[in-house]
Amino acid sequence: MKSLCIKGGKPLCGTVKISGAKNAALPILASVILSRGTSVIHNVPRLSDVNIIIKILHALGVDIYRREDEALVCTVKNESCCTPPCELVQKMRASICVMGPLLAKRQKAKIAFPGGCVIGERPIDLHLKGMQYLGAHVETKDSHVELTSEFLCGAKMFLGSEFGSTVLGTANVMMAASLAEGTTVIENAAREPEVEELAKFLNQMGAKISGLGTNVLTIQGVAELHGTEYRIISDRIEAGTFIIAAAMTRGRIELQNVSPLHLACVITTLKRIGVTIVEYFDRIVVEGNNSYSPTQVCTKPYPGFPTDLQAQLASMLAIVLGKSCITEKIYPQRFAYVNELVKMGASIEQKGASVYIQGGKTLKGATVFASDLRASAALVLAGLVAIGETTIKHIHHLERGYENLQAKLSLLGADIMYK
Ligand SMILES: CC(=O)N[C@H]1[C@@H](OP(=O)(O)OP(=O)(O)OC[C@H]2O[C@@H](n3ccc(=O)[nH]c3=O)[C@H](O)[C@@H]2O)O[C@H](CO)[C@@H](O)[C@@H]1O
Ligand SMILES: C=C(OP(=O)(O)O)C(=O)O
Repeated sequence: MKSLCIKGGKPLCGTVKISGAKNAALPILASVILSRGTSVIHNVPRLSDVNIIIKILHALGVDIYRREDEALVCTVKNESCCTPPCELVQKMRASICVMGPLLAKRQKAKIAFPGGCVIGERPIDLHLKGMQYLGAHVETKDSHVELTSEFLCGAKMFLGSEFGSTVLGTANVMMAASLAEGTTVIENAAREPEVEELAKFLNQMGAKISGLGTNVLTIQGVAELHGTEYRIISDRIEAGTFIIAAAMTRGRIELQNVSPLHLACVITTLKRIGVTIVEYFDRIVVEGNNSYSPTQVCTKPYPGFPTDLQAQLASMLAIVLGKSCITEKIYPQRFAYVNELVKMGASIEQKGASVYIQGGKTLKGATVFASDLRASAALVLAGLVAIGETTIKHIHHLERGYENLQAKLSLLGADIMYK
């Protein structure tokens, strides 16, 4: 198994191009099942999660290849299979996104419970509730769920739990409702830019979705969707990770191919801590310094502070003098990185859904274990500023969501190598 070895202490300087958004690319690729004809999708990052969805789609009769210009070309060739391979579905959460399209287009979906990052409870009850509202018959078995429906019928529904809206649940219902008969209204829909992006893609394929970017989506069902050409937005979580990296290493980075608008809350939070950030149309310039202030942050659904940057922010606050606190409102147990940062000298205590950080400690290189995607990123950030050498084991998690992270960081001056 590969490890990453980092010798800390180098300020990151230079420019970095942010890749396409994983969490937009995965549902968009799944939605191709709904269409006839060929779709060409640009800016799809090379990630292990993308490879998994491609394999799932192949198994479901979709022909997909990467063109010379890196675009993915996707055509549905065979519509007979309604059962994505269980061993692939169990590898990542976003595999559940084929459920809605299979049900709507092929009248049946038999799908294992999805796997993915171990960051706490991740049920799919809201996805199933949404499909039931549309008229699907749902049978839950020990390891999988079977959904059938002769035809889906538009309905009004409220999709939410005590943690707020559901991103992939909204995506799944929106995809199914696009081919349902009549009008569907999703109240409390997720407003994440990746959901808006999926809605734009579906509309370009001929769907009739309105309310994009708001928490009420109205979907007027259509009889058929056609192929289209589309460019995926950049990854706001990758961008946020690089912003924090520049801030922590007291470097200066220009991020290219970003949407500052999607990072508004992250930028406000980091400016409050004391980081200098200048925003342009599709670029961000970050400059770190030596005088940061501690802060209190609560993760929330978009446009709030994203849970997918919670671990990385904790890593930064560990070196900011003073007491900080982060409360996790989406996944109250998403703190597997804490013990590893403590091994590196951080003073962080978890109590319930919050971590209390006594910042300003000098981090020291250690051998640490990555437990999930964003925990891995938090450890990389800590390694970049630690004294001495940090070895991060189980680094395969990183490849799920960061395209060429080691190469990008090396180009910015980090001493980081695979071992
Ligand atoms: C591939 C992808 O896009 N993943 C993102 C997506 O995951 P995902 O879409 O799985 O996350 P959700 O928005 O659905 O989850 C939000 C909360 O709702 C709960 N819930 C969700 C569904 C359900 O049926 N029942 C239920 O109770 C979850 O346990 C969680 O506490 O949004 C998360 C929240 O922004 C991000 O951390 C993930 O990176
Ligand atoms: C939790 C994440 O991904 P997933 O939902 O695919 O597990 C993430 O991107 O941080």
